[in-house]
Amino acid sequence: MRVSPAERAKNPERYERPVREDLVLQACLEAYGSVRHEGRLSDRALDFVLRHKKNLYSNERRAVAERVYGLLRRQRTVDFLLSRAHTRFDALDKTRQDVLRLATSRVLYGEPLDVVARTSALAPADAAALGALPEAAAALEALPERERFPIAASLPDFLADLFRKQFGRDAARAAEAMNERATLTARANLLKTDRDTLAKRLKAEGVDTTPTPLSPMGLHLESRLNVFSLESFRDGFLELQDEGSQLLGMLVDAPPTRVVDACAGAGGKTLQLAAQMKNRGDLHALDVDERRMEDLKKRARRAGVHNVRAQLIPHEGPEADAALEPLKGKADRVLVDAPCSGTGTFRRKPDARYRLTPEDLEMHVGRQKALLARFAMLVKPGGRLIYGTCSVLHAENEGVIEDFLSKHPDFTVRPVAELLGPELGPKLGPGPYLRLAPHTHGTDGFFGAVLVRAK
Ligand SMILES: C[S@@+](CC[C@H](N)C(=O)[O-])C[C@H]1O[C@@H](n2cnc3c(N)ncnc32)[C@H](O)[C@@H]1O
Repeated sequence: MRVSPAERAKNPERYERPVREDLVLQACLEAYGSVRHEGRLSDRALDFVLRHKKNLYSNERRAVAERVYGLLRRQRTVDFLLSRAHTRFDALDKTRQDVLRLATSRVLYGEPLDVVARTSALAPADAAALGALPEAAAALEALPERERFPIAASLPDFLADLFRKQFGRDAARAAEAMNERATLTARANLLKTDRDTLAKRLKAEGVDTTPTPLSPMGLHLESRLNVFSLESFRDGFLELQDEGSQLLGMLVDAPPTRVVDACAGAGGKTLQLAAQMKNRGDLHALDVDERRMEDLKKRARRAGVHNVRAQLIPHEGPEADAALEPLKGKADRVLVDAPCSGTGTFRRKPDARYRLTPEDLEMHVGRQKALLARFAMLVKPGGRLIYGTCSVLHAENEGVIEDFLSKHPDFTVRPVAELLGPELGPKLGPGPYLRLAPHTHGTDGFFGAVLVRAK
């Protein structure tokens, strides 16, 4: 008999099978190995491995994802500890190293040492290293702060430096919160429902939710869940969208006239803007990425959105200018949700930090400045330009806005608290911009600025 997701959710213990550790370990090694040694993106590596392991049960799939993500979050810490706890760690072959890394990470996340040792297929010499972890941890604690912080936070040195400069005494807390598991958050599609009705609908499907504290249309979902199989999802009543992203979308406050979502991607914010516009007016969704634009169209259909015009545009040059010409000076709102370092989403993409270099960051900042200047031309007099990133770094956020304002005296900053109203505004912290981070708001890291063009 097939058990419905609702029934399973009501009685999880009854339907949870014991994890077959050998199969889980094998899948973890394949997925982690392809991220660490072959440079694949973690979500793609996991998708790929799990797609080919049809014999794994859902709790085993979850264990694979949790363990691989967990290790990626703590990779630098784990490597340091093992270099101290195992006399020959560096000389071991890759697979043996990865088996040890996975076991160490499980211990760091609080699994009992004897259980991990028993279920990790470790060679005896390697099992002894697990016992030496407390001493290795003490050695880490004893390092001078400058050396300790990047290792304990599992950040590349240059990012650790930026975090220290930017967050000061909160740097460790900021990094620690980025190493937590992210919440699973939905946005109610206000074209089809409201938050309370959606919560009831989900409850009937066996899913517990809690309202997000900041966004009025968000719900945190219990996280052990395949959202895509839910009827509420398939029928377009909800979209997965972090609460921070919802707040950035709210800054647009899109009227049902002409709005441009200039870096629309797969449409996370486009769909939210369409709902703000009540499906009326013209919402131009632009992007350079054809695959994402195709996703956007599919999602728009599911969400019942029909005021969107998706347009693939060239990256730059005269052809890009020509594509934008018809919209020049015509838009009431232009959202530039710019490509960025993604430092705000490390909770979800824990491997991204190890790829990021100072040169990448510089490249992002250059591109952000160029995109903001280009799309600013579409704003009509009196209209608004909204700039956002999912970065927590000053250079990509305030730095880009300051540069823009110094070159565009016809734009002024509109404080976000003013736009979000007296109840929500004060909860967002001081300053004229939206600045969210896991350690301050429990959301992904987001930045948002609203600039008004003079009439
Ligand atoms: C942060 S993502 C957008 C996320 C999206 N707004 C959402 O809410 O899901 C940035 C997007 O900018 C796009 N992009 C990069 N260069 C661009 C350009 N020159 N013009 C327009 N879009 C560009 C990328 O393809 C990517 O989809």
